[in-house]
This record gives sequence, structure tokens and C-alpha cells, in this order.
Amino acid sequence: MTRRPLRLRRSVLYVPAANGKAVAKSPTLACDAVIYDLEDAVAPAAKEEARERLRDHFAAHPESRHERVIRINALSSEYGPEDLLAARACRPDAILVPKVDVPAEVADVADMLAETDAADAIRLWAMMETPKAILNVARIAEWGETPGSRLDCLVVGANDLAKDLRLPGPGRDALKPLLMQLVVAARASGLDVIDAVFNAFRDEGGFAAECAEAAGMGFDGKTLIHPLQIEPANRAFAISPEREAEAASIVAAFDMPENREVGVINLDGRMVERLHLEDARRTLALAAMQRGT
Ligand SMILES: CC(C)(COP(=O)(O)OP(=O)(O)OC[C@H]1O[C@@H](n2cnc3c(N)ncnc32)[C@H](O)[C@@H]1OP(=O)(O)O)[C@@H](O)C(=O)NCCC(=O)NCCSC(=O)C[C@H](O)C(=O)O
Ligand SMILES: [Mg+2]
Repeated sequence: MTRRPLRLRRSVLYVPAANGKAVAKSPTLACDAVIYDLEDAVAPAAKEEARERLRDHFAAHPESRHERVIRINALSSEYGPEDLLAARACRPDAILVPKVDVPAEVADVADMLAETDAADAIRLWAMMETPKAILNVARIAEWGETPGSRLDCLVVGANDLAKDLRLPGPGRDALKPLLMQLVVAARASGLDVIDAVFNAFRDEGGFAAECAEAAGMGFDGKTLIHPLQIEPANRAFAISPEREAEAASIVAAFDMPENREVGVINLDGRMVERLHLEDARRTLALAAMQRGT
């Protein structure tokens, strides 16, 4: 499995690139990542202006404490090729490819990036939001392990998925088995996976419940549509002080001279194995990153 650098991705805010006020506000927000959207949040007549705004924004802010991602239209669409040229010129941390059905759709973007970005600095994220993506997610994630693929992260698009599956709603009970399939495929290939947006951005209770559910399912974070959702998402996907203390006690126990060579220990009446040590180290690294935000 490919090992990728650890990133905090608790809160990933979509910012419509057509909305000048929202783009200008984005550097001040306390989310971990921002997705500047050139796709569904931008009307056809506003696409060129939106690309221009992103070029100006990235030129004015070459550095950011956020992980910055640009969502382009599909390369096969009328807008995709121009979007990709504009996004590539901005040099974001990643480009998000929408409505991915098969690995080739991400591979085509990777090939175009390789023309100008030999160092693989610009990573790729892939939207999982079509019935075909659900059927092919293991292939897409596995392709992400091939050298030069750049794939780092899968992002759920529940609005498109519910539409294509003709789910009547309300709620997302019918989606849950599919969401777990995405988590399994992502983990099998060492990818991060971010849960879908929650549309009713003023429904605090509903949003908190969906964040808790997503954290319990193993998602790394949630995509967001409004600044009001940042703080609750950061809280829901945070490493709690209890989890951090537990991780520290596991690392300390395995560091004791008598435990250095053993595979399993008794820690206060619980069996702890080396697999828990690996998870504990990851938890401590994430907790340290969290303190820096
Ligand atoms: C949902 C919104 C249209 C609501 O906008 P608005 O009515 O303007 O909200 P407020 O008046 O409450 O805004 C308060 C201030 O916050 C700024 N703001 C709002 N949203 C954002 C944002 N996303 N990023 C940055 N800043 C934001 C406003 O400008 C106000 O600022 P100020 O006046 O200075 O106080 C709107 O929130 C919105 O457009 N959200 C994003 C929508 C979007 O990007 N949609 C596409 C991605 S979701 C998707 O496609 C998922 C997936 O593909 C799927 O299939 O499910
Ligand atoms: Mg979508």
C-alpha cells in the first residue's frame, strides 16, 4: 500500500470560484482545506470569469496555510480543458476531478499535469458521485497506487449520487452501505476519503449528527458549503484528549525496554498489539498537527 504524507482534512470547504466575496474571504477561514469550485457552483456564463478570479487570487496569495484544491469540470466536457489549464497555472496543492467513473478519467488529468509538473507537486483528488464510481471504486483507488498517479484523496458527492440512483430521500440511510464501500476502497490503497456535503447549512443538530456518523464510519473529514459548518466539523473529526492520552500510553508502553521485542502486551487489563502502536503513532501525529491549527 502506498504511504502518503499525513494531512489534517477535517473540514474541507467548497468556495464557488464565481463568488468574489467568498473567494476573498476564504484565506481567513479556519478550515483545513478549501476547494475552489469551477464545476457545479459556477453557471456556464460565469466560467471564464471564475477561472480569471482564481488566477488572480492564487497570484495574490502564492502561499496558504490551507490545503488548496481546485475542482475542474470533467475533461470530456466543454469546460474541462480550459479549467485544467487555468487550475494548473494556479499551482494548487491538488486538482479535484468530478464525476469519475473509471481510472482513465483521472489518468488523463495526471498525464496533462506531468507535462509541466515533473515533481508531482500537484496532487489529484477524485469525486465519487456516480453509480459507476461505486462499481469501480476499488479499481480507481488501486490505480492510485501506480507510480505517477498523484491520487491522494476520494471525495463523496452525495447530491449527484442520490440523483443518479433516484433515491427519494429524506436522509441517507440508503447510501450508507455505499459510503462504507468507498471507505474500504480508499483505505485498501492508503487514500484519504472525505464525506459529502450537508445541504441544510443552518440545521446545526442535523449537521452535527451527520458529522458524528461520518467520523464513526472512518471518514477523515467532511466537505462543507458554508463557513458556519467549519467549527462543528473540526470538532467532530478532532482527535479527542482521551484518544490522544490513550495513544500516548500505548507508545510509552511499547517504548519500555522489556516490551521493545514483544508483539503483544497487557496495558491496564487490555490486550494491545503492535498494530495498535502504528495507529497510536498516527493519532499522536494528527493531534500535534491539530494543535498547530
Ligand atoms: C449556500 C450558499 C449559497 C449560501 O450563501 P449566502 O446566502 O450568501 O450565505 P450567508 O449570507 O449566510 O453568508 C455569510 C457570509 O459567508 C460567506 N460565505 C458563504 N458561503 C461561503 C463559502 N462557501 N465560502 C466562503 N465564504 C462563504 C458569504 O460570502 C458571507 O460573507 P460576508 O458577507 O463577508 O459576511 C453559499 O454558502 C454557497 O455558495 N456555498 C457553496 C456552494 C457550493 O460551492 N456548491 C458546490 C459544491 S457542493 C457539491 O457540488 C457537492 C457534490 O458535488 C455533490 O454532488 O454532492
Ligand atoms: Mg456533484
